[in-house]
Amino acid sequence: MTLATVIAVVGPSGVGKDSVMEALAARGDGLQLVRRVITRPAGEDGEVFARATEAEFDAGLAAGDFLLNWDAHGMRYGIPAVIHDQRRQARGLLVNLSRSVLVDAQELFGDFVVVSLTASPEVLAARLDTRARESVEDRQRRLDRARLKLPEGLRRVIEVDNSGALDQTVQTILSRLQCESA
Ligand SMILES: Nc1ncnc2c1ncn2[C@@H]1O[C@H](COP(=O)(O)OP(=O)(O)O)[C@@H](O)[C@H]1O
Ligand SMILES: O=P(O)(O)OC[C@H]1O[C@H](OP(=O)(O)OP(=O)(O)O)[C@H](O)[C@@H]1O
Repeated sequence: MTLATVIAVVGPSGVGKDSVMEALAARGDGLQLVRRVITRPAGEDGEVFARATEAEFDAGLAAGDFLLNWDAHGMRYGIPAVIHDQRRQARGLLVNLSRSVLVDAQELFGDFVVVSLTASPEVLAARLDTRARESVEDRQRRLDRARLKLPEGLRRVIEVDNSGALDQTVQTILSRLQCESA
């Protein structure tokens, strides 16, 4: 049985990860979104995700519900183990991961590619302002984290500048993914 390639979309806050993933999934050619579990406060929305309380997240961890988990921005994030089933149905799974878990993810998924999105600090700041999801302090903390580098040891990385139009980014990713699998 063929398992879907897992496509991790990573990059600094505001670079456009969720926008790019949604645009790729909306094309209807077999790329599906992974729904993360997040202890995000009520009122802060964005991507489609499953909201958990701290206690629910702890219970999920104890029950082995997560393949990967990490902390960032004062929240906890989990990738549900049920994506093993989703991998049997899709051509590719799009997942928004922390740069800190990429090496573990590569080991776990095997068929794994990283799409690393970039944009200048000015573009990031402007995008976070447009999105207007976080408080001023959280916005600054996100911008400070933008310098984080990709870890060593990743086998397949596609770096794409998302400073320009979203459509252009999507086309570039699709053609680079096609080259990868050819
Ligand atoms: N290529 C683009 N051009 C213009 N605006 C964009 C582009 N990509 C994303 N955005 C906007 O930037 C903001 C942050 O995007 P988002 O997808 O939430 O980023 P991330 O998930 O990386 O934090 C949103 O308001 C989104 O609509
Ligand atoms: O370790 P890093 O690579 O810096 O990533 C830290 C976190 O930031 C993003 O979260 P989220 O999507 O909630 O925030 P964002 O939309 O502001 O990027 C990403 O999905 C990680 O969960």
